Order: sequence, then C-alpha cells, then structure tokens
Amino acid sequence: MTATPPTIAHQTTPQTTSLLSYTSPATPLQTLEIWLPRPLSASSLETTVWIVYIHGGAWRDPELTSSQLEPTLRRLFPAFPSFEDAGSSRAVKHIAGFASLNYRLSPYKNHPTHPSDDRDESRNVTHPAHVGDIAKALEWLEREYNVTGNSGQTGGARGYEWVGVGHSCGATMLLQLVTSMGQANILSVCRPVALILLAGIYDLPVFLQNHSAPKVSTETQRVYTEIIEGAFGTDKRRWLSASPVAGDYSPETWSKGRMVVLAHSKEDELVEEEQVNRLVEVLERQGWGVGRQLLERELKGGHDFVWEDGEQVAALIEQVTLMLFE
Ligand SMILES: N[C@@H](CC(=O)c1ccccc1NC=O)C(=O)O
Repeated sequence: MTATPPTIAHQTTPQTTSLLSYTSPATPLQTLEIWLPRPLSASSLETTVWIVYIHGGAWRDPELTSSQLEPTLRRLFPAFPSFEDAGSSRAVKHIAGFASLNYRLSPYKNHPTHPSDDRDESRNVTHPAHVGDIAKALEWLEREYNVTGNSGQTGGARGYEWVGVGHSCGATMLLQLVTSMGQANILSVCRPVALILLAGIYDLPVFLQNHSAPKVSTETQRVYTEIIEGAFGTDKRRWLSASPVAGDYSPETWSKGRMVVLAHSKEDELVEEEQVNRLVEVLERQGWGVGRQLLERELKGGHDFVWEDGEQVAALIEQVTLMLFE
C-alpha cells in the first residue's frame, strides 16, 4: 500500500474541526472530532503517533460525547483551542493528532432530559454495533489521515501508529476491538501500539454480580441490569463472551501491542476495582508483563472527575507517548 495524501483539507495550523462524519450517508452519532497540533505534514511517521479517544457513558448516555476529551486537551495545550504552545511539552512533540470518536448508542428511554425514541436509529443499537462503529471510524482515519500503523515491513509506505485512550465503556470497546469481538470489519482495522484504559468494564458478569442486592440497593441493581441488557441483550450467556476478559491478547492476535495501562480510582463510585484485577489476571496469564508492558495506575477522584478534570488523563498520555519513543 502506498501512502495516499489525506483527502480532506487539514494542512493549515493551528486547527480544530467540528464534527466530521465517518460514514456515508452521515448519521448524527457516527462522527468524530480531530485536533492537529501542527500541520500533519510536519509530523513524521517515525516519531509521532495519533491519540484516539473513546468516551464512556454506559453505551447509552447521550450527554457524554467526543467533547469529553477537551479538558484533557486543555491540560496538554495551555492555549487550547489554539495550539500555539504545542512545542512546550516533550511528549506532545510525539503526537501527530487527536481523534475523539462518537458511536451509536443503546436505548435510554428513561433519560431525564434526552430520552431515546424507538425510531431513532442512532440510539437503538446493541453490541457489536458500538465497537463496529469504532472500527468504521478507524477505517476512516486510515483513509483520511493515514492512521494505518502499517509498519512497512516491505520497505513501502508507513502510516501513523495510534494509542487508544478509553474511559469506562470506551475502555471496554478498545479491548473488544483489539480482540476482534464483534463484527468482521474489525479484523481489517489496524491495531493500536498502546492502550490507556480508564475505569473500564472488563468482565460483564462480575460487574453485574458486584452491583446486585444486597451489595447495592434493588434500584441500583435495576439500573446496572438495564445498562447491560440494553447494550448486550437479555441473553446472559452472551455477556461473558462479549467481555474483554474472554479475549485473546497473545502476540499472534495483537502483534503491535506494546503497552497496556490500567488506571482506576478507589473513589470511583460506578465501576469497581475488581474489574482491573480480573483483566490483570487474564493479561498476565497470556504473557503480559514480561516484554509487553502492563502498568497499573491509581487515579484520584470519582468516575467522571477523571475526564472532567483531565489532568490525570493528560499525564498518562504524556507518559505513554514518551515511553514509546524514549
Ligand atoms: N451516565 C450513565 C451512567 C454511566 O455512565 C455508568 C454507570 C455505571 C457504570 C458505568 C457507567 N459508565 C460507563 O461507561 C447513565 O446515565 O447511564
């Protein structure tokens, strides 16, 4: 494959974009946002990566969107939305671009202000449609911005490598993507070199067990059940096979994977720490931790504070980017 120049205008700097569609025809949630700290042509394929962010919201919350990355961008770029100071951090020099993805959601009929309508095709999907949209967005990023991670073994063209950052169910989806859980188009999508997983859900049955009465109120249990049934259907037998803990993270299936960071806060009131422990067991059993780096990081603050504040997310992005290059 040869490096095709990006086909949409993005060579001016500094640049932010509004929502871009990654499907044709366009739909309201199959969209993404792009930020380039400098013209793409000034970011070399050898020394920079893309950061691809996936927001959370329990697969259904319409109020959580791609804009969730902005507080983090404000921490990384003091003059954001301008990128004037883009050269100030050593890590940022190694970032070619940021993409923050939206994806179709599952129903949320009892949302207090934005209930979903049965006829709204953007808000009535189930797994694997969410992660399928993530795969479509990555195919688009490959076409438009050369985010292919094609490491040019044949000496040919290269594309940018990417680092995935996901919060809550966004972290879940990144792992479903690298392990090809879901649909066929995922297989052709280039894999990330590293993942930063924030407050993710990795074992759906354990997630539900930990949020069932008498550990929690029956009302809380009802909400968690509604979230999982809404996103994965009512057939319980499918919940484990759709869980990241059921995935294959061997070098054969994810040859690019060099680093996984699992971050969680003890103050998280929505996703429990056991999710991290379950995934660590699985990754270690599959050889992670020797050679392929497995890092656990303790965060501060509640579930949503982590992205609302952005400082800890920015610090993790800086650390991982530097580790990849230095
Ligand atoms: N704001 C969401 C709740 C939510 O995001 C959530 C709740 C419990 C456990 C994890 C959650 N988010 C994961 O993406 C909602 O209203 O459904």
